[in-house]
Amino acid sequence: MLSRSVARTLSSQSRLFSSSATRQTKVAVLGAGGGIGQPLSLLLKSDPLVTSLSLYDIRGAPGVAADVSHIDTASEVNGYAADQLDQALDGVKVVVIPAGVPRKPGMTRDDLFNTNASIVRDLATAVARVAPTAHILVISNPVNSTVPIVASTLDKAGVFDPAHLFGVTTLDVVRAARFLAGISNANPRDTPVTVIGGHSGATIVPLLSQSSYGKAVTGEAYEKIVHRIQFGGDEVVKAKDGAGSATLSMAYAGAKFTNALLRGLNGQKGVITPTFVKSPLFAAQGIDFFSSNVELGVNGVEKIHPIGPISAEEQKLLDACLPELKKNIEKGKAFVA
Ligand SMILES: NC(=O)C1=CN([C@@H]2O[C@H](COP(=O)(O)OP(=O)(O)OC[C@H]3O[C@@H](n4cnc5c(N)ncnc54)[C@H](O)[C@@H]3O)[C@@H](O)[C@H]2O)C=CC1
Ligand SMILES: O=C([O-])CC(=O)C(=O)O
Repeated sequence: MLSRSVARTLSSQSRLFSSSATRQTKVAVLGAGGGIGQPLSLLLKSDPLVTSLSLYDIRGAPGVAADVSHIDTASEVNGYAADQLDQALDGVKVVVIPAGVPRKPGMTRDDLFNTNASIVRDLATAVARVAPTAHILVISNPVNSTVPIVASTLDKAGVFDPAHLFGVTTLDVVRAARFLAGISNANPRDTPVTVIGGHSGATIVPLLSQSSYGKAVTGEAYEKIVHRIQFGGDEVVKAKDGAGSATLSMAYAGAKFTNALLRGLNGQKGVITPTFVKSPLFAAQGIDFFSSNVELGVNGVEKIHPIGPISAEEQKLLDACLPELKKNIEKGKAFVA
């Protein structure tokens, strides 16, 4: 039996650990049973910054949780069934949302709006109620509309904090680096590209001129790589031939962004990556969500960086992006209003 003084020491130690914000990061995945949700849960289980993983879906999450929970990393994993959303959200600091239907060939992301808008709204309503200070990472498409839907839903509930809401556009950044490396015979580690705007076709604006490798790409090669970055999602939808859209590369991108946010929340300085947030950059033109480089910190969004110098071609891309993005954002807001 433990002596009283040893028991007291152990209990004060456990209080010490549980009060440490950097050690206790509970992350929930809503849509954990899906094509993105499953590999994303796997990757988050491997992230040492995640101490507890809460997996929710209307189907299949307890099975995914049982499976992933056998992996020999320190975090604990729990799975929740359809009627256990509130339990799944209890005490979470970060909520990642890949719930919703994916595209089939011939569809645009906006064609998903009718189904996914209400899924995302209902999940955001639950987050507002159970975990109102959580950071929310939206993967569900159309991101240009689902992020404003989440914002308006939280706003209606009186808990919207713009520093805590992120549309995950990391897959565009991942693709841009990979495609640029491919045509430059370089390692993607050396070919990062800032991608701004939104997350669909013409609203995706890669700033190749800001990259030393990127500015060397001109003429037809430039047109081709821009098109490939903007329509990389279509490439996967076509290749999967009716079986859905990007899941594995998206899980990688989702885990990468979640890790960046957790590093920022834990106090690491200089964590900067593009993400779709409530932004002042084009607010004067009625576009109040925009993706640009954002510094992530202890409060979430720490600083929204300006887009910086861009080429004449990029200005044209931006001019094409803005009206479409504005429509997508307004559609999301109108859905909640
Ligand atoms: N932001 C981005 O870059 C990307 C976004 N996406 C989007 O991610 C979403 C998910 O894609 P996949 O995983 O391939 O689809 P999927 O159909 O394989 O999985 C979606 C999961 O969401 C679940 N779900 C549906 N309603 C739910 C609810 N109310 N609560 C909790 N879970 C719910 C389903 O049961 C399913 O397990 C799609 O909207 C897709 O367009 C996909 C790739 C990239
Ligand atoms: O293309 C889709 O529908 C899924 C997606 O957002 C992407 O792969 O970028």
